[in-house]
Amino acid sequence: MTRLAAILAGGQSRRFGSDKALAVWEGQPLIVHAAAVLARHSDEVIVCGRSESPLTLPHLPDRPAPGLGPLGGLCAALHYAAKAGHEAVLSLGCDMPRLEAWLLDRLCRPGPGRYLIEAPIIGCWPASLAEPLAAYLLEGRDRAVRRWAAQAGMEGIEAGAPLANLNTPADLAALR
Ligand SMILES: Nc1nc2c(ncn2[C@@H]2O[C@H](COP(=O)(O)OP(=O)(O)OP(=O)(O)O)[C@@H](O)[C@H]2O)c(=O)[nH]1
Repeated sequence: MTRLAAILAGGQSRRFGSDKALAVWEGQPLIVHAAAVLARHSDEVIVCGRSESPLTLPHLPDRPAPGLGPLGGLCAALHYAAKAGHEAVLSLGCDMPRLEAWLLDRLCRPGPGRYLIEAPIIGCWPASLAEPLAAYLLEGRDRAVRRWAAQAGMEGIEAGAPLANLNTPADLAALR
């Protein structure tokens, strides 16, 4: 019973104005912080949605095609997990460097797949969702993570604490 962790690190960073995964906070790019957090909650970490970063980890293109948003990154991670024999995928963006470890622990408890209602790209998903998610995306259905997760029978849980989500340089400055 092993767990894969996936950093969802594609997207456009339009509001940030430059690649936010590489923005520096406390001396390290945000994507490096995400990898450090996830390494403590998983057996293997990968990056989805970009071909390179400062991390020497596997980098996967989104599936079944680029441009489908975070669900494309999650779909790539679920397929990688299913092939590698991981039971579940813990997903995180690179824009929440202050996420508390206890929240990830809650998501990863035994039971159904779970996601954070306030930030649904953060979740722990059964690897068995790989094919159903690919089929869902190929049908051209709604790309909102929350709506897919709800219709896939995942449990939404409330973080119950403010989540510092970095969308703009001002958000990052406020965190410093
Ligand atoms: N793999 C993957 N990750 C994505 C994709 N879109 C967004 N993300 C990641 O999801 C997290 C939240 O992204 P957003 O801030 O909603 O979107 P964004 O495109 O990065 O930024 P905006 O252009 O300002 O909306 C970040 O960690 C992104 O890197 C995508 O298409 N593929």
